[in-house]
Amino acid sequence: MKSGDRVVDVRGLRMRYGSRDVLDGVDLAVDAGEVVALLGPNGAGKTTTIEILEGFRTRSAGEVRVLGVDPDHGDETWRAALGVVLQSWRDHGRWRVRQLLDYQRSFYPPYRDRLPGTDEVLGLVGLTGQADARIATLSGGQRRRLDVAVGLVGLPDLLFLDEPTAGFDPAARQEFHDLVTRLSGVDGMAVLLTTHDLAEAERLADRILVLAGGRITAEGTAAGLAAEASAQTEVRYLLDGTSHVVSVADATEYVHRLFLDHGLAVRDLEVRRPRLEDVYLDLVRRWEGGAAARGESEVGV
Ligand SMILES: Nc1ncnc2c1ncn2[C@@H]1O[C@H](COP(=O)(O)OP(=O)(O)OP(=O)(O)O)[C@@H](O)[C@H]1O
Repeated sequence: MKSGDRVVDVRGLRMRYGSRDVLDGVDLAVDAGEVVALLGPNGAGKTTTIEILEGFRTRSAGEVRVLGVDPDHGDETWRAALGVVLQSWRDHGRWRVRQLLDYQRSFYPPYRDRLPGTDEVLGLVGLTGQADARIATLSGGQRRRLDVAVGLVGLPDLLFLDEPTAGFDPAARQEFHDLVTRLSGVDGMAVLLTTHDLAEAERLADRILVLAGGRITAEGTAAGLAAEASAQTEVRYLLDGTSHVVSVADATEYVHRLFLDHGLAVRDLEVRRPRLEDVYLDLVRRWEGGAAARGESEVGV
């Protein structure tokens, strides 16, 4: 894949379960080399979207192209160009790490021109030292990295990560983030990940999409989304024993004037720009308000 190639192109995607439209006109695009995070409250349809793109679920309506192909008609060559991270290797507890990767890798040669060596993949995910360990002996974080390694053996053009760090402790999460950062430089590979962790989205994604109410309700970089949602920055300080909290459009100018007027009588200054979390919660609240007005009940962030 060349940088700038469109790897995912979705227009007007709909998914109906029974009489309920979970996806109600989703438009999204991912280009080669991008890391895109799909955020949304529980039940928003993130997994449904990913599974439609992976070809595991058939959509109700809409145009979907993944690597130029409709996932409902993807063949083996198409499938081999996708990295899908499943969590099924727990069943292979007695296998050794290298053995599982060699086995998975053996399926790709008819479909992929260039494959990384098993050792290269192990190095990429940080499991070189565990190559000969039995899968059952790996820690939770190491198993998740093994799941990703399996998704990578075919050197995919597009890697899907559905809630990759759910249940991780902070150290494992940090390691995993470093891994995804390394991966995003590999051969123009695109990564589409879902997460509930806003810090994770902010840290990893070139672009964030917020799925709520069956549609993409916001899209942009973390900083861009925050700036778009609110131009106001919160300034807090203590002056003559009284604490002040003000929302201002231009914090630099405000703080400059504050010091000109009061000098070092200003204490405990704090300048807080709106963060992705503020924007996200605001978007979800607005959607929940709309859902309540429509008489829908399900949602939890
Ligand atoms: N096979 C199915 N049949 C009927 N309803 C389904 C089916 N699969 C998912 N749903 C419903 O569709 C909605 C979206 O589910 P989905 O798992 O895609 O959401 P999600 O955004 O990934 O949620 P979470 O963050 O909780 O993982 C939920 O209300 C779910 O109950």
